[in-house]
Amino acid sequence: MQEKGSISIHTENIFPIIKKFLYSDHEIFLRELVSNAVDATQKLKSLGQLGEFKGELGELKVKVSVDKEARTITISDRGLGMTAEEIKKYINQIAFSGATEFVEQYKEKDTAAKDQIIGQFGLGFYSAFMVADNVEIFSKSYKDDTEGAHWTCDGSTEFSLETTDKADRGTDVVLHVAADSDEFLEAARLRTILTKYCKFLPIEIEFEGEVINQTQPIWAKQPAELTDEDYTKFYQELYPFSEPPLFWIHLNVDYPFNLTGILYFPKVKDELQFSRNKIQLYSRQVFITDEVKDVVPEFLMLLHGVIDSPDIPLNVSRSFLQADAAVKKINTYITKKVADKLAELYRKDRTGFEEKWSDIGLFVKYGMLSDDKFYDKAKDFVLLQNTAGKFFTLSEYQEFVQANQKDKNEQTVVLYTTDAETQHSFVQAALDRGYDVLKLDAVLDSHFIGQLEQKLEKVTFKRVDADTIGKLIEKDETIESVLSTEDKTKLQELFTKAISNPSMNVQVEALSPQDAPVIITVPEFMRRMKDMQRAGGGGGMQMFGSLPDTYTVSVNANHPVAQRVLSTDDEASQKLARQAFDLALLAQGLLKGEALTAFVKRSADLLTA
Ligand SMILES: Nc1ncnc2c1ncn2[C@@H]1O[C@H](COP(=O)(O)OP(=O)(O)OP(=O)(O)O)[C@@H](O)[C@H]1O
Repeated sequence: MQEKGSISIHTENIFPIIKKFLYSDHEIFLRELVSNAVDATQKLKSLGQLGEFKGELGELKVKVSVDKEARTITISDRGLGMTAEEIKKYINQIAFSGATEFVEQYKEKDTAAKDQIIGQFGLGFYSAFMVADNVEIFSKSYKDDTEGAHWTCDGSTEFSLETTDKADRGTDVVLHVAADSDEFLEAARLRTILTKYCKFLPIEIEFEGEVINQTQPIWAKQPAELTDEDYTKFYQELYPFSEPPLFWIHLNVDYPFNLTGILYFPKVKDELQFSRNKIQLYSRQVFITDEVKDVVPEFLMLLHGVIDSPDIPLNVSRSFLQADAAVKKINTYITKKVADKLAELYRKDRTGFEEKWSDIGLFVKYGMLSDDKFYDKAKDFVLLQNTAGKFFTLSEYQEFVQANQKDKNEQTVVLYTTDAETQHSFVQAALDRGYDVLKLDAVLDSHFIGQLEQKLEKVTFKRVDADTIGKLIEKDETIESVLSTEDKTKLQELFTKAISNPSMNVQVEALSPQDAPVIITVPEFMRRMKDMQRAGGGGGMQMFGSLPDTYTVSVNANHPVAQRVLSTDDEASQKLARQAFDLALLAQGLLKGEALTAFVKRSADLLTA
């Protein structure tokens, strides 16, 4: 039998379009053809199990080979094969109708919409024409008494189909590599492609005499069958030379969508690791991409591992993916799973959880900030750490400080430091008062504070250096000033003159004589504004223009230094005021350059005076 025919489509130029636009990555042809071979093999295995195929299955490897001289790549399987009729049906009609539909839609749309369509069609088999100018199929069906079939197509709409005396069951697809695709005749290149896409395919793939895949990756197994070593070993396979992960979640769901996978919490060393070790997306063990942006909630991109789902529409463009209902459900599911896992770790092993906190804290906070549902779960296990190193949950902490740190308006004022070293004198002052101070020095903490203030009732956060200790948490008590109003005004003038800097706002305050003579603070509100501005300040931040650094200089009216400044003559009092001010700058780590040199010199003078 020999048949020539024309593939029934209404356009002549389908291949140039496929070739140019179907996939930006031409290497994907190999993934498509090898998966077809694997599918055909698995179908035969199923038929065997169902008793519909009674013959010997024999060896079922899929073999990939390249012949550089003959310029061919061959993909052979011993799957169910196709009769001539089936080739006509599956290759000429079904596979082609996908291609036709693609071109039809493609022609009608404007350029922007074209990008949306490209890749919506799994053109599978026809992707071969991205790299080949002629494709042959030699196939023999598993069914008894069928003849082998030989199909050839040169990339036009013409094909030929004839009988062949193929002895063995299965299909050989032979690609005659086009002149512009020489790269695919290199064995090393093919090996790289196979390892990238086919590493976990469920049927053995042989290339140059070697099996290149693991047919049973651990995510496809039941968690009960696996040990911790299995999980860490697999992590090493995915990301060689990485630190062992902290812990992992085995995902396994059948309904309402199908998804398996393992997500690892990495021990994060540096940012590089985030960009390098990405989550890999598979569809029935075929690698698809590591661009999982819209499939995985953004904050979970910090995780590593594998997600495998046949329900994710893989060849679809980004914007389509975002709107896809299955993807949304998957997103929600993964978020929930991750939150549940963290809650479980917290519940079962609080100490272990605290030990890991420095690694997972960022992730948890990021999650809380970006996802309300995650916030609702994580609010029970997110941890705060105080300067003494003790950990608290949100409710534990509120409970812990509420007796001491309520202001006169019944607001609980949570004190924190972003740098316990440079803010040391303020931290110490707060601790001396019997207040507690949290360490909130991580990247996201300023945003996290904002969120907690919104979510928690009657709680405000203040950095320890936002005000003098007496005003940090405003109580009803007032300390009497030993100075008269007149003296206070004079003191303010003297200090203003000595400091002579318009961004230093001098005020005289009645503090405790034990407090420092001068204290420099940055009002919480102003500091936050500035922080936001520095961070690129979204929202209406720009309307503040470039905010100057403003400091409040509180001169302690009740400190003996105040008396001395007031009682001595002009030059000496100026020196003293300046010295007291410099000490305050020093305590804040703000004394630098010329001012520091002058301070050192003045101190030496004062020592010898
Ligand atoms: N190696 C093969 N053995 C047996 N049948 C095959 C083989 N390759 C392709 N076919 C048949 O040709 C059909 C079309 O293949 P094609 O790759 O174009 O699409 P698909 O595999 O059905 O879907 P997609 O690749 O888009 O997921 C297949 O469904 C299958 O019936």
